[in-house]
Amino acid sequence: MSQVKPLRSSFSGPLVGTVQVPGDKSISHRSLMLGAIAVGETVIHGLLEGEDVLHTAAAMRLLGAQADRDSDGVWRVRGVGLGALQEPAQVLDMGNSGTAARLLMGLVAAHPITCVFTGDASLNKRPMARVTKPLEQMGARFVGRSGGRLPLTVVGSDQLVPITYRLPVASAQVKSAILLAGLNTPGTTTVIEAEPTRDHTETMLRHFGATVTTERQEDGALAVTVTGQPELTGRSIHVPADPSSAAFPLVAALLRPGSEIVLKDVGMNPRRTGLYDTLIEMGADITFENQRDEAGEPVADLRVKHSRLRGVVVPADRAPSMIDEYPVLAAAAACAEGTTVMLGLKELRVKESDRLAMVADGLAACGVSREVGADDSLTVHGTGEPPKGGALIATAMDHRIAMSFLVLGTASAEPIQVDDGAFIETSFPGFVELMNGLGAKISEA
Ligand SMILES: O=C(O)C1=C[C@@H](OP(=O)(O)O)[C@@H](O)[C@H](O)C1
Ligand SMILES: C=C(OP(=O)(O)O)C(=O)O
Repeated sequence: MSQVKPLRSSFSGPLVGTVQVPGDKSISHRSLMLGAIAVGETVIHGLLEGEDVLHTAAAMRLLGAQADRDSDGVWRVRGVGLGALQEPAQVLDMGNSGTAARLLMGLVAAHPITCVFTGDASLNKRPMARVTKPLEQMGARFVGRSGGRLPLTVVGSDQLVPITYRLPVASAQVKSAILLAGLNTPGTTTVIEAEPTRDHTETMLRHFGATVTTERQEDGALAVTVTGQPELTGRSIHVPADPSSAAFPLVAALLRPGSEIVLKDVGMNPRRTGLYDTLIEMGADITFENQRDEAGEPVADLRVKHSRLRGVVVPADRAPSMIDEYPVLAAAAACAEGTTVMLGLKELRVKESDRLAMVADGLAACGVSREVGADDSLTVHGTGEPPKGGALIATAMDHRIAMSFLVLGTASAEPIQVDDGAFIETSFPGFVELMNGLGAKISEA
């Protein structure tokens, strides 16, 4: 990670214009990983060139694949074939990225190689037992720090046994790690999820030629099954713009009077769109234009106009479809009229930072009344008027905390400063330029 980069965001005029935010982070990681284990070439258009994804690209190279960027920005991955990943000669450094670490641990667990994983100070605090436990049940071995944190060593095997595993937490990363381990395991591996989480792994596995089925259980849970040892063939992939990144200019445009923006080619996977449902319930004027499909993923252009927002209750079962969007929703709630209650936020405590605590502390510093419930809920009391702002926000190596408070700064009476915007590079390179191009006032502090 580069140098510390304090940023300041000031009360802005209307946001106006048409922009495309960078490619979807989840889909970008998966396209590099599946490309690396397919036979032949995978051509990726619109790959997110954020630091998280670049860590995945570097890891896939250390595991034996080729992954290169053409001068025109297209990425080409030459895969080694399923089961043929090589033992890396160096530690796999996953930087700030939980997705990269957890998915790759699943993938290498089913190869007869030993890999050491590490990350930055934020990633090395995050729980990994959620993936090592099911992978151990399959027969992989892990040696690491107590408490299941990185750095840790994966001793993989091509003799894993398939399992049926019920997810104890709603996590697409855990689901994906198990499915990716199941890929090079004979027989069928099944993950049962009580709450639907993002299904990009399933969609992309099918795109590369694997068989993945889903079956509704009697209790309403979904069983996702991958058939092991398929032939995977290199594919062409068009990565949609990331809905989690689109959320930042979208909320800023809703908050500033006179705004009208268009966000091009945004992913509309229904397991990612909980923020739109919530904002529309709050009174947001968002229209979905030019709806279409790209490699199994729905995509649309979003037209967003300034709107007067009202507080709502966001049910806990919506959390998986907007898990990364709560910090910016909290910024919207701080400017809305009335109380917004967000339920079921326990998972926010184990992201790049404890997002529930960081958001609550940051809102209080900006003069916004809020409570954190013992049930891991967040209640935000908006007045319909601009919050006071005028605070320095701690971001704790968390890109989404930084971007969310910069969005709040565009609508606050006094400027909001974030202590470090450098981590924005993990998911949204060009964030400041894109926001300022629309009319925001964000500068180095
Ligand atoms: O699978 C993925 O690409 C992701 C899943 C989510 O994490 P969890 O699976 O931990 O909920 C999300 O927060 C993360 O940004 C990306
Ligand atoms: C939680 C996130 O990512 P990851 O888990 O991949 O670090 C995120 O991008 O908000």
